[in-house]
Amino acid sequence: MSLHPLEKKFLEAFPAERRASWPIVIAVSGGSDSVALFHLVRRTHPSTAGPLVLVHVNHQLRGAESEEDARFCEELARETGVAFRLFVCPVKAEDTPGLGLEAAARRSRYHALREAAEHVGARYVLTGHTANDQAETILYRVFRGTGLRGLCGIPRSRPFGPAALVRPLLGIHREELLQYLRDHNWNYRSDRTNESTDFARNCIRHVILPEAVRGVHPAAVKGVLRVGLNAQEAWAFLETAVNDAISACLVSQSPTEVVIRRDTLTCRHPFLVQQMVLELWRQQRWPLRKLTRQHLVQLADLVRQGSPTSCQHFPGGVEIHVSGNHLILTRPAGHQTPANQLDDGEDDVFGDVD
Ligand SMILES: Nc1ncnc2c1ncn2[C@@H]1O[C@H](COP(=O)(O)OP(=O)(O)OP(=O)(O)O)[C@@H](O)[C@H]1O
Repeated sequence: MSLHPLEKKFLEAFPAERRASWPIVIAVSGGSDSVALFHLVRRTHPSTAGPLVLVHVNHQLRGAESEEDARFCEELARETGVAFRLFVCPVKAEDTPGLGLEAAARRSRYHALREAAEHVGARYVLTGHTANDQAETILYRVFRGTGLRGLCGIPRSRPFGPAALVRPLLGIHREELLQYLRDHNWNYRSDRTNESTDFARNCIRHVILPEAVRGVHPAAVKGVLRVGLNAQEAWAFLETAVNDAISACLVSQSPTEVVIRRDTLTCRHPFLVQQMVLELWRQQRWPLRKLTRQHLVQLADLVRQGSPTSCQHFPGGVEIHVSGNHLILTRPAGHQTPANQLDDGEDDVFGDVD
């Protein structure tokens, strides 16, 4: 079988030798990107490698269309001889106060994908995020006032329980995938909500980026992607410094409390101290959404100056106080986020990021 040029390109991003004998979960919505991902994986999959499992999550958000998406995915798996697993995870606005439907659906989807991966013992879970998704995410975060980490965009891969979540299409543009599907006459489902400009993502996708290409620079999408790559390099550098600073100052860390030594930090740059506190916050899985730049400056001042000594209150019920050389960050047990509400998809969130 001769390979399509896009399949050759795909093999560079997700080489056959990496697939080994473990099962691989492919998350398919039925939309063009994940259907193209599915075909790219199966057509480049060595016969000796582990089995593929197509997983679809039905959130029942679009009535009969949702059911048709699920049927389409099941049929796609059946026709190609691939195992299929369906999760029905209804999402309702009233059950997700303050989160938004899209974010709630994403959260439940990641839980389902994780469960699927654990069930079959998969090493990889693949999603169909593309270069366009990357550019849209970065721009969205810019508009929301992101920090360096958020500017890095969607990570190519990250730990996902015992498996890894991998996005092998991040270097491939949506148009290339559509062409690939057209070349083979393969069907996919069109999501009506993707066409509307109701959501921020679609406004960036259908209005802002096309206008930028027309009126600002023909390579605007690539330009945004380059900003993301630059940020990734800068973040990799900063992350090492942050981890070194944490190793030097951490006294103790438990789910409810972090204690750090102040004297190892007083001579560090305030930006590094802010980033270090932010990283500890993340490690604790304390809520980041309401943590503002102002809070970070305040935190870094507390670390450096050690005053005032009275207890300071931070978002998410976190209390901070200084005791001599120690800074103590506490989040009482009543404020802990239940395990089933921890956000597994936060890093590709089209939402608030530091
Ligand atoms: N309902 C779902 N079931 C399984 N996987 C999904 C589902 N929705 C999204 N995904 C996965 O997450 C990726 C990104 O989600 P996104 O919301 O951008 O997808 P989409 O626009 O609905 O569809 P696509 O990316 O397939 O064109 C998808 O490419 C797919 O791998």
